[in-house]
Amino acid sequence: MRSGSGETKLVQELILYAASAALSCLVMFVGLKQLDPNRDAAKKALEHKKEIAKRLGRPLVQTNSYEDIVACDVVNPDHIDVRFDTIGGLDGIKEALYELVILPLQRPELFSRGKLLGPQKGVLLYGPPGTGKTMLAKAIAKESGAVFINVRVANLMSKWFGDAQKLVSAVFTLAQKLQPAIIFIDEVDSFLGQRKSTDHEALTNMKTEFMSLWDGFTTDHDARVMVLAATNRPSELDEAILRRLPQAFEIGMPNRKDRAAILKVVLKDEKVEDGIDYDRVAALCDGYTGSDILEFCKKAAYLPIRDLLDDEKLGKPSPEPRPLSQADLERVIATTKKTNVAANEYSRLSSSWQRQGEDSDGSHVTITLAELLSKLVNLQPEPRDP
Ligand SMILES: Nc1ncnc2c1ncn2[C@@H]1O[C@H](COP(=O)(O)OP(=O)(O)OP(=O)(O)O)[C@@H](O)[C@H]1O
Repeated sequence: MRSGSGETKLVQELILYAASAALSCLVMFVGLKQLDPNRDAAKKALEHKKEIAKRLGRPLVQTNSYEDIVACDVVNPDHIDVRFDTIGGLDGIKEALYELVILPLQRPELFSRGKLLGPQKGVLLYGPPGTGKTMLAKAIAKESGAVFINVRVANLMSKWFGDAQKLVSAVFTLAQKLQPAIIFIDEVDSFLGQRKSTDHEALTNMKTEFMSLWDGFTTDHDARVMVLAATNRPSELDEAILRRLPQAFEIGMPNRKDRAAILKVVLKDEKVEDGIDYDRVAALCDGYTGSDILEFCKKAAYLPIRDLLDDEKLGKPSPEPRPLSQADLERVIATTKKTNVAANEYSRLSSSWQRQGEDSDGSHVTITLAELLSKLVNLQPEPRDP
């Protein structure tokens, strides 16, 4: 009996010791954590990583600190709201881009046999400002499910000057980790244009690094990473760049049919009166880009509001603004100036290309690298107007 109660006491004491040891460990652990000078930084870094993983839509990808900086310019395709059908016109180009770019990213198995077929590693979109090049690039990423790495060279250069080369390398390593991926370079001429004696050494080093990493991908048949470049000044790109962009698409000024299609897309979710004659409106806005069309539609959409406010002042309040009318659109076009000064400049610079490659209705042209190079070589300065 006595020995039984002794054993119970011993067990109780052991449990007590074990519990107090566990409690001391816990207190020490919590105390040390509180004392850790890097605790806040580590917590912030962890939160930042979580945020990046969410943005990238690839939770299992491990990234280094340079890739984390590049990750701020990455757009997850699920967060892109542009699709091919939200772009008006450009039908031939959308079709060609589907076959050449989207399909190989979406269904690599179809292109994995032999060496003739493979994903495109470089595509150039060129044309006047506001014609939808950036929209197309985003839609390609959306339709192919590829992450969109929007390389903003000015950003990288100004903020991370010393580490610019490492950041360029991080663009490619991140793209490889996240593939399928599209590395988008808007205004590619300002980054990879012809070398000037005034170029800063850091920019030259970045270019060299970019080209050599790009070449690495070009020879890797399995990499589902492509460089998509856009420019308003194709004549400023040098041959070395054009050679790496084997497919070039001119996104030209929209013709009448395309302008009508853009109008329909822009006004799709608006309250408009029945029977709008889109073709007539399109005819009235000859020489407008997609961006100009968007702008005058925004102005026109304000007119029903203005009428409602005027009616209120006259003591005739309406429950809601009237639908946007054909007359609103025509009125705004009559009073709006086209903003496409840059587009005119573009067309002056590249007129000799267009004359050679233009299709029957003066719309978009798709040309091969060889044609583009020969056009560049043949490009003569335009005679000045007297
Ligand atoms: N074909 C189009 N269909 C519908 N909207 C368009 C079209 N083209 C242009 N837009 C409108 O104009 C805006 C500007 O177009 P976007 O930025 O794609 O032009 P861009 O060619 O990339 O111009 P930039 O060369 O100046 O960068 C778009 O956000 C879109 O609202």
